[in-house]
Amino acid sequence: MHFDCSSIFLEKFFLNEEFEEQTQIRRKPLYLLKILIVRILVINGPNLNLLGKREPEVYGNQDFDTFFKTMKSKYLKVNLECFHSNIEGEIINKLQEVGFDYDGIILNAGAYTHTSIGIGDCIKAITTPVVEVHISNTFSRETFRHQSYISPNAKGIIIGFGLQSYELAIQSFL
Ligand SMILES: O=C1C[C@@](O)(C(=O)O)C[C@@H](O)[C@@H]1O
Repeated sequence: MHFDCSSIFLEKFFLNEEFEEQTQIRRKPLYLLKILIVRILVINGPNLNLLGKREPEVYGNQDFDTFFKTMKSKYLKVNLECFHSNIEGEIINKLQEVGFDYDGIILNAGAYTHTSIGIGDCIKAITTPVVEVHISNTFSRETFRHQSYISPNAKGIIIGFGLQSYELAIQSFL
């Protein structure tokens, strides 16, 4: 039997009991899964659900879901998940939920980047490294976008490469 060592395969192999029954292959312990799969969560903040429709001259024409599907199929060995919220507290809840287990968080906090002490404090509190991304070059825009409460505690910052900023952030964890 040929095994494609993608994250989908690995998840089935290690986590799905039916898989064991159907194939008669004994699953390996869960800790191996954790070693083999890089778990990365992309968190998008306010208005990033409007990508493709929102100010295309700044943020481009592509919607995020289409772009994200491409990333998932390109980086098969990464368990890539995505979370979006327009609400500051929900972003903090999500950071706390995954921030001690995942291998990496890619965070585009949108406008909260420039205002949220709460999100900044949370990044300091968690142990998972956070890469801050922005689609636009915030430093070539209005001065209020030059301030970031994320950057001081981020592992790194990738700004101004369009949606490719997210891909560069994924690569930074590999
Ligand atoms: O919503 C956004 C998007 C943004 O984070 C970016 O990805 O370029 C830049 C922010 O200033 C803005 O509020």
